[in-house]
Amino acid sequence: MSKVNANSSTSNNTSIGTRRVIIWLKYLNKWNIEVIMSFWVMSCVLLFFIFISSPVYSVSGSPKTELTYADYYEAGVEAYLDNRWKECINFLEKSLKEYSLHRSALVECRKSCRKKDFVLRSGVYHDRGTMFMAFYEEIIKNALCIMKCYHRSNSLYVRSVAVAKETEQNFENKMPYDYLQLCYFKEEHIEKAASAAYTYLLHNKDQEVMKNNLKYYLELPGMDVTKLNYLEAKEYQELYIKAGNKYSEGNYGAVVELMEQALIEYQKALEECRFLCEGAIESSPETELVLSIANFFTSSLRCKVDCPDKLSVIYGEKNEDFLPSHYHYLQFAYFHIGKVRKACEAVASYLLLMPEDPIMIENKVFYSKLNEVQEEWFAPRQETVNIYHEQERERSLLQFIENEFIFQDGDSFQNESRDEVQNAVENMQTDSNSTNTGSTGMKKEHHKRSAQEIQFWTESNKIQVILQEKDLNGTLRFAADGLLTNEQCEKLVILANEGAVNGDGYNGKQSPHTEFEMFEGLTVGRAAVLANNGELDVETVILLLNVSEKARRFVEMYFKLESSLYFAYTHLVCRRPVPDSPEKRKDLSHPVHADNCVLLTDGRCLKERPAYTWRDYSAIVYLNDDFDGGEFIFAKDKETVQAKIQPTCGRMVGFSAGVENLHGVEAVTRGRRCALGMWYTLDSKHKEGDRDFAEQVLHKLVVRTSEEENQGEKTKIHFDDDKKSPKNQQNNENEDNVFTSTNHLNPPPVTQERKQDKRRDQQIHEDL
Ligand SMILES: O=C(O)CCC(=O)C(=O)O
Ligand SMILES: [Fe+2]
Repeated sequence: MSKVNANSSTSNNTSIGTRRVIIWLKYLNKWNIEVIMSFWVMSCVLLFFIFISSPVYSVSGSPKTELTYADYYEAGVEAYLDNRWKECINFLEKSLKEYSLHRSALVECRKSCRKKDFVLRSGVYHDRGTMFMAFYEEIIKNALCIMKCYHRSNSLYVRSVAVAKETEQNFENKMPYDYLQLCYFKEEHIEKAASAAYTYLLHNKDQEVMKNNLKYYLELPGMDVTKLNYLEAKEYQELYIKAGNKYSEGNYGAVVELMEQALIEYQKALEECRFLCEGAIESSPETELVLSIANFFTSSLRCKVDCPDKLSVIYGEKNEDFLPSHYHYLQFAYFHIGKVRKACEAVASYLLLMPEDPIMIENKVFYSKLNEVQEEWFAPRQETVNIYHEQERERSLLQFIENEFIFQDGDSFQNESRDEVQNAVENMQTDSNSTNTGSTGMKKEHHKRSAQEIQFWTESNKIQVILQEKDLNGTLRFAADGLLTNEQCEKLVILANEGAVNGDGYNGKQSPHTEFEMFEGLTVGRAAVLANNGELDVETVILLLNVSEKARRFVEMYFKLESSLYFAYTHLVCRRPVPDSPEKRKDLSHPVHADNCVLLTDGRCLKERPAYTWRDYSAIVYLNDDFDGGEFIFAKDKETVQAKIQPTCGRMVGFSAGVENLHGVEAVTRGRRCALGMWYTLDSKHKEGDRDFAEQVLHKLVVRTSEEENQGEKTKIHFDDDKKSPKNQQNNENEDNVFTSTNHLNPPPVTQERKQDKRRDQQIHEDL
C-alpha cells in the first residue's frame, strides 16, 4: 500500500531540529572550554529573559510553536519516508493546524490594519499630487501596521509568509492528507485513515491510487462508515447542508435559523478568502513603480473575484449559484413561518444577484399578489447589496484591465492567470495567421481586442475550449464544452421527442444518409409554431434559439471574424438505428462530406449546387451521450480520420464549412443521438428566414401570455382572497395545505442533503 518504498527514502534520519543543534556544536567545538562555560552561563541567563519577554511566549503563558507549517510538513514527509508513522502523524497534524493558524493570523492582521489605518479622507486634496501622496501614505501606514501585527502575533508567521509557493500549493491541494492517510493506517487508526483519504480525494478526484486506498479502508473489519469525515469542512458549508436537511424535513423554522447563520459564516469565509488574496504573487518583472503596483493589484483582484466560486465548492462539488440559493431557501422558509416581509427581502436579494431567474421572478409575482405585501418590501438585504456592489465594481475594473492592457509584442503587462481558452485562441490565431486564408478563400482579418473579448465572454458563459486545431489535426476547427447544462440538454431532448418528426428538414427523407438509420428533425420555425399551438414548451423553444445564438457568437468570436456571421440554417436532429439494423456496420451515420461543397471521389470539392455554397462555418452542439457509436469525425479524405469527438451534453464542435474540414458521423448502433446542427453564412442574403419568423412568433406569444396573465392576475387575487387570507395562511398549522392552496410559489430546487448523500454514496460505493 505504501506509495513510496520505505527503503528508497533518504538515509538521513536526523530531524530538522537535531540538525540545527549539530551545526551549532560544530562551531562550539573550536572554542576554548572556559570561554564556552562562561558563555554558556551568561547565555542561559540571557535566554531566560529573552524567553519571558519574547513574542514566542504567548499571552496565555503557554509556549508557542517554533516551527512553521512548512517545517512541520517537511518533517512529516521525512518521517513518512522513514516509516516513522507516529511522528509522521504528529508532524503532519501539526502542519495542518499551523497552516490554519497561519492563515487566520494573516487574515486577522490584514483585517485589523485595514480598519485602523486605511482611512482615506475624501475632499481634502488640493490636487492629484496630494491625493496620490495621501494614498501612498495610507499604504505605508497600512504596511507598517501589518508588519508590526505579524511580529506581534508570532514572528513565525512572518517566516511562514515567505514559504515556498510550492509548499503553499501542496497545502492548497491537500497533500498532507495524502501522506497522513497511510501513516494513520500504519498506526491502525482506520477511521482517520479513511477520512484523510476521503478528504484528499474530494480535492483530487482522479487519484486512482487513493480511490483504491479508501475502498480498502472502508472494507476493513471494524470500520464504521458513519465516522467517515471530510476533514476540511468549513462552518458555512456545514450550516448550509444542515439547513438543507431541515428543509427536506419541512422544518422551516430551523431552515431560517440555520440558513441565516450560514449566511453570516459565508460572509466571514468570503472576507477571509479575499484577505488571503492580498499575499505575495510571483515577483513581477516590472521596474516601473506604478506598473508594479498595478500588476500586483490586478493579480489580487483576480483572486478576489474568484472567491465566490472557490467558496461554492462543497464536498468537492461545485454548487452553482451558491450564494443566491441561500436566499431561495430563506424566502420559502420565511413564507412558511409567516414572515412574508422577510420572504420578500430574500426574493429581492436573490434577484439582485440573479435578476433574470424566471423561477424567482414568478415567486415575486406570487408575493406581490398577496394582500399585505407592499412594493417596498422587495428591498434586498444589506449584506447582499454590499457583496453585490463590491463584486460589480471589481468585475468592471477587471474587465477594463482585460480590455485595455493589450500589447502585441511580448506583453509587458503580465497577465498571470490567462486561461486556457485565451491561450487556445492565441495559438489558433498564430496557426491561422500562418495559413492566412483558409481554403474557403476568405481572408480572416483579426482585430486586436478580440482575445480579451473572447476571454470575457467565454468565461461568463462558462464555455471551455477543449480541443483546438493542433489537437484535431487540421485548420479552422475546435471543440468546446459548457454550452448547455444537463438540465437544459434534458429539456431539449424532450423537445426533440415531442416536436421532431421523421425526415423533417431532409426534404421528407427519413434516412437521408444511411439506410440503417432514421433521422428526425425539428426546424426553429416549426418549433415556434408548435409552441404557439401549445404543443411544445415555449421556454424550451426559446432555449433552443438562445443556445444556437450563443454558439453562433462563440464561433464568430473564436474565429475572430470581422464581419457578422448569420444563421443560414438551424436544425435539431436525432438519429437512431432502424429496427433490426445490424450491430456491426461498415457504413457511417453521415458519410464524410464538406458542408459547402460537393465532395467528389477524386478528392475535389465543387462549390456549386446542390451544395449549400453560401455556408461558411458550421457548428454542432450535442445534447446527450446515452447511445453507442455516433462519434463525430474530422477526416482528411473519405478513408483517413484525423480526429474523433465524442458527443456529450453541452459539447460543441465548430469548423469552417469548406473542404479543409471534411467530416462525418460514425454509425449509431444503439440509442438515439440528438444534436443541434447550425450552419452559418457571412452573406446576409442567405440569412435563415425561418429564424426571423420563429422569433416573431415567440415574441408575440410571450407578450400575449404576459397580458393574459395580468388579466388572470386580477381574478387570481380575488380567488386567493376568497380561499384564504394571508393571515389565515400564517396561522394555519398544516403548512402543506398552505402550500397547496398557494400553488404558485416555487420551492428551492434540490435539497442539499439528498445531493450530498447521493454524491457521498456515489463516491464511496460506486466510484470505488
Ligand atoms: O451531427 C453531427 O455530428 C454532424 C452532422 C453534420 O455534419 C451535418 O449534418 O452536416
Ligand atoms: Fe456536416
